[in-house]
Amino acid sequence: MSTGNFKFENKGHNWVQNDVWTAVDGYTMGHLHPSSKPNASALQNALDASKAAGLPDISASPAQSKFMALQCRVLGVTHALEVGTLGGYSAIWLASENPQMKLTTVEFDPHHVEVARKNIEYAGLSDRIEVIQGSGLEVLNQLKEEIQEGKRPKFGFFFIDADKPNNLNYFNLAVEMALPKAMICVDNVVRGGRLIDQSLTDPRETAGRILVEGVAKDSRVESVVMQTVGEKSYDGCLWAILKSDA
Ligand SMILES: C[S@@+](CC[C@H](N)C(=O)[O-])C[C@H]1O[C@@H](n2cnc3c(N)ncnc32)[C@H](O)[C@@H]1O
Repeated sequence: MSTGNFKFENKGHNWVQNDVWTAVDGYTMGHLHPSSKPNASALQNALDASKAAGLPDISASPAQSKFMALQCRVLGVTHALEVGTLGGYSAIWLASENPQMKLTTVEFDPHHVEVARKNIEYAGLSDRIEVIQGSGLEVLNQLKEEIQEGKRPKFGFFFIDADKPNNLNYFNLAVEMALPKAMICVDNVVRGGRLIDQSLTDPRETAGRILVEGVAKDSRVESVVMQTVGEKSYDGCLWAILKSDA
């Protein structure tokens, strides 16, 4: 299916932002996840320590992270996998909201790994969050082998948030390591609407269409893209669940 005759007017603008979106996130999270929550100081520490260590400000928003953590809770996930750790912010959300769950998270950059491990230790989650340093594709292939050899259990939730051009490769590997009814979330698919700008050829921009069109052909999953606005701008994730007979 084509994107029709839509004329993309935002070409050249890489960042769409609106103060109201940020203020609404601040208001809602201020009420629904106030600083009195048990994990609030560990989450704030992860943001502060990551900034102090020079990491880029590209972690998932608090609202998106909590939403994913609640999905894990509803699904009763016992093992989750994240690709793209950064300073461990989303990892700390997922694990701290889910005491029943172990999380494996994969990060390429050794400095990010070092910062993440410290943040995870500060959060008291080192026993439930395993940070593996390495390239996402190599590590996921290794994990797949370990699952096939019976050395690891399959995963019930995936958060794919690393190098965008590999999103479909990560998605396909995730499906092969997933339990029936597992959920897969792929971040940054909408990218301010640039998803449907056919004139963009940068692999980071075409990755979203390759993902959506690839997943559309995959009969093992049911999926949807939810557009979002908030403190992290206008974007959206692809959400998929494994069919129980996949
Ligand atoms: C958007 S950040 C992850 C944010 C994190 N999930 C959060 O919300 O707190 C993306 C991370 O993926 C890492 N990354 C990029 N390419 C990678 C690759 N090929 N394999 C593993 N990690 C990679 C980057 O170094 C960066 O730390």
